[in-house]
Amino acid sequence: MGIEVAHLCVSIAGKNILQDLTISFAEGKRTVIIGPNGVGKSTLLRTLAGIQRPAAGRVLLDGEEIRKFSRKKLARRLAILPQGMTAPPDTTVQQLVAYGRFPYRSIWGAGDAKADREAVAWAVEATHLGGYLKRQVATLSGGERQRAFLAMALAQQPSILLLDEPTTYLDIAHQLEVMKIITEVNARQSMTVIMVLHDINHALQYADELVILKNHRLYGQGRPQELMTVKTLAEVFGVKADIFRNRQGAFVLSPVELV
Ligand SMILES: Nc1ncnc2c1ncn2[C@@H]1O[C@H](COP(=O)(O)OP(=O)(O)OP(=O)(O)O)[C@@H](O)[C@H]1O
Repeated sequence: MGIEVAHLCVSIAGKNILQDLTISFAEGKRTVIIGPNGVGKSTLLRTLAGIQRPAAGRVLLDGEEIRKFSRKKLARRLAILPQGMTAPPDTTVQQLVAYGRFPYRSIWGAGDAKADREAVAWAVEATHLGGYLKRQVATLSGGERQRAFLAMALAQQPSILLLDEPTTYLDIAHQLEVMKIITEVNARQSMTVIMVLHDINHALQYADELVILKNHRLYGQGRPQELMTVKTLAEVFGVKADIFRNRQGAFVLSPVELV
C-alpha cells in the first residue's frame, strides 16, 4: 500500500504552498520530485514525513492517516534526511548512526542490543563508513558527512526513505557515489525511495518515476522517458533544451536557452 496523498493542500504563513495534490508513490521504487525553486518540493517531503501538517486533504501510510501514527511507530516505517543536517559537537560517526535506532528504544532507553548492532553494521557497510566510525562528524568532508547522515537514516530500517537533495554541494564523483548507495539500498531492500533532486539528468538516470510540480500543483507523474520531454521543460522550467541518448542509452538533457 505504501504512502500516498489525496487532495493535499498545505499552507505556510498564510500562503498556499501545495494545492490539491493527489499522488500515490510507487512501492519499492525510486520516485524523484522535481520542479522550480519554491514550488513546494521540500514542503511535500516534510508533509509526507508528518512534520508539516496539511491544511486540507490526507496523507496516508498503508491506507491510514499518518497523523494517527505515534512518532516512534512512524519512524520505524519512514526516515527523512532533510537538507543541511548538522550533528551536535563532538558526535562521532558511530554515535550518529546509532541515533537512527531511537524508534526501537523504550522510554527507559532499553532496546534489542543485537538488532541495534546489526542494523548499525548494515547501515555502515551500505554507506562504506567502516573506516570512519571514531571520527567526529564535524571533521568529515561534505561527501562523508552526507553518507554518515544517510547511514543514520538507514539504521532506522525504514521501508520508506525520504531524501531532500541528497547530492547538493557534492562533487560529481561523490554525487554518483551517493546515488549508487541509494540505488543499491532500493534494489536490495525494496526500500521505497522518494527524493527531491535539482539535477534533471540525475532525475532521468535514477528515477523509476517522476513527480513534477508546477505552480504549487501536480504537473505530472510518470516514467521519466515519457514525462520529461522538451515540452515539459519549456512549460515547467521555462527552458529550451535538447534531449538525446548517451552511449549507455540513457536520456541526457542539455539546456540551451530560456524560453
Ligand atoms: N517556515 C516557512 N515560513 C515561510 N515560508 C516558508 C516556510 N517554509 C517554506 N516556505 C515557503 O514555501 C515555499 C515552498 O518552499 P519549499 O522549500 O517547499 O520549496 P522547494 O520547491 O523545495 O524550493 P527549492 O527548490 O528552492 O529548495 C517557498 O516560497 C518558501 O519560501
